[in-house]
Amino acid sequence: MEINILNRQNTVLNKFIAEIRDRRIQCDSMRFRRNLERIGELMAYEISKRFRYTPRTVETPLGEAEVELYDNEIVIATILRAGLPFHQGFLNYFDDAQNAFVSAYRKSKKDGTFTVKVEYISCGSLEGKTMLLVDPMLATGSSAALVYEALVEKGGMPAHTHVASIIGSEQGVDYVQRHMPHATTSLWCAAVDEELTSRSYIVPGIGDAGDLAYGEKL
Ligand SMILES: O=P(O)(O)OC[C@H]1O[C@H](OP(=O)(O)OP(=O)(O)O)[C@H](O)[C@@H]1O
Ligand SMILES: O=c1cc[nH]c(=O)[nH]1
Ligand SMILES: [Mg+2]
Repeated sequence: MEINILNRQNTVLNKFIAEIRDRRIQCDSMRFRRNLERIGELMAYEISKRFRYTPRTVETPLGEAEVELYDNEIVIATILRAGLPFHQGFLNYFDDAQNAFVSAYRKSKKDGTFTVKVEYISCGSLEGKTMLLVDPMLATGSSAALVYEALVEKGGMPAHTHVASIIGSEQGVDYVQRHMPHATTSLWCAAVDEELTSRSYIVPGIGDAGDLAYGEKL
C-alpha cells in the first residue's frame, strides 16, 4: 500500500494542522470545520496528482487550448459525523464526484473495549471507480477498514481507493496496511502521531473531531 504523510514536507498545511490541534483555537467550531475543509482541499490537490490524465481541447474566445484533464470517475465516501466538513473540502475541488455516506460508531462493551458498528450506507455503484474514503481521524483503523468492506459489499469493487485522513496513529496506519488490499489502496495522512490512549484516542491528536465540529453527543 502506498503511504503518503503530507506534513513530512513543510507547507501551509502545517498552519491548518496547528489550528485544529490548538485547544485555544479548536473551540471555535466554525473555524474548526473550515480548517477540516481546507485540509480536504489541499489533500484533494495532492491526490489528483495520482489520477489518469488525457489531452483535451478547450475552445477559448480567441482559439483553442490543449489541456490534460483527469478521466477517473470519482466517488467521495465519508464516515459520519466528523467526515462531513472534510468531505466538503474534497467536493469543492472534485465538484462533479459521486458521493457516499456511511454511519459508524464505537459501541462500548462492559469491559471498557468497543466494537465499531456500521449501520447506514448510502452509495451508488463503485465498480471500477476511484474511491476517496475520507475521515479526519484514523485511530485504531477499524472504522476505515470496516466501512471499506461494507461499501465494497454494497457498491462493488473500486479500481483504486485513496483513504484520506488528517490525523492518523501509527497503530491505525499499521492496521489499514494489514486489512485493506495492498495493490489497490493508498493511504494519505496529514500527520501521524505515535500513541493511543486506553480509550483509543490519538495522542497528542486533536480530541474528538465529531464533538469539536458539531458538539458533544450523548
Ligand atoms: O480508527 P478508529 O479507532 O475506528 O476511530 C476513528 C473514528 O472515530 C471518529 O468517529 P467517532 O466514532 O468519534 O464518531 P463521530 O464522528 O460521530 O464523533 C472518526 O471520525 C473515525 O470515524
Ligand atoms: O482521537 C480520536 C480518535 C477517534 N475519534 C476522534 O475524534 N479522535
Ligand atoms: Mg467522535
